[in-house]
Amino acid sequence: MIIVRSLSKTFPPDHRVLQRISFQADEGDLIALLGASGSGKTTFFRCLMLKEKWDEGQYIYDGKDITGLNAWEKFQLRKQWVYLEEKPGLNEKKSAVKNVLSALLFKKSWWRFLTNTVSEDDHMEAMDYLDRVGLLDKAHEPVEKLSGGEKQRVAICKALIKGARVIFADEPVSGLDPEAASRVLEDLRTICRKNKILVFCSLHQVELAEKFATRIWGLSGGKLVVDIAGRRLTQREKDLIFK
Ligand SMILES: Nc1ncnc2c1ncn2[C@@H]1O[C@H](COP(=O)(O)OP(=O)(O)OP(=O)(O)O)[C@@H](O)[C@H]1O
Repeated sequence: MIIVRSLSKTFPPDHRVLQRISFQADEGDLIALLGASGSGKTTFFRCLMLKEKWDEGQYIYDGKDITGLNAWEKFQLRKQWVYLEEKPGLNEKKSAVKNVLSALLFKKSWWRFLTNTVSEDDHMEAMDYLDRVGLLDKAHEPVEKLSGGEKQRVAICKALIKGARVIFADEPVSGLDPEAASRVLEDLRTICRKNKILVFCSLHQVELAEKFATRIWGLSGGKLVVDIAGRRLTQREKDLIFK
């Protein structure tokens, strides 16, 4: 699904954050990206979302070379990509289901857009996604009343209804207790498999990566120093990433 060859990124004047990174990633993968603070995880995601200019490298997406797209083509492509942050950008006053449906704003027909109404099908789809992440009973609660983990799961539903094909989850479970963090990652893993979505997820907790990821990458010194199938990391691998 994604093939990257020799991605490098430098911030002026000469801070080289990513150095000739190459990889292939496929739909259905949940890739946990581990790295010390400042190792370049967010920059890496921003480069893959074409929000940062690359110094060099080739980017193949769905078999098509997208290295040199113009602004309009990038805009079109980004509709398939969703960025999930530590603090999900939800409207706290609106209900969970309304937040999920807000992802359809630009997909609605013009008259639904003007009258701010949703079709029965869209409503059912939003409820279905909330059901999948165990939030059906909270669908009509204002988001401000939900816990951090529940908010993150609403954000996942938003990504799904938008039709995301790639999710970049940037430390989505920072600040959550272990149980809530596990639930969010479990949901990400399930949707990744069922909906054939590719999920990149940066994490600080090695144990969560070991438990939920199908692949674990370690970023250090601007390079992917570890690329393994999801399993327990050896001490040597941990040292390589966090040295
Ligand atoms: N726009 C920018 N201009 C200059 N330097 C930047 C910019 N964005 C990031 N950097 C630098 O690039 C390096 C990597 O930052 P990045 O935020 O990608 O790391 P990270 O691994 O996500 O960190 P954390 O785990 O703390 O969130 C840091 O040294 C940071 O200061």
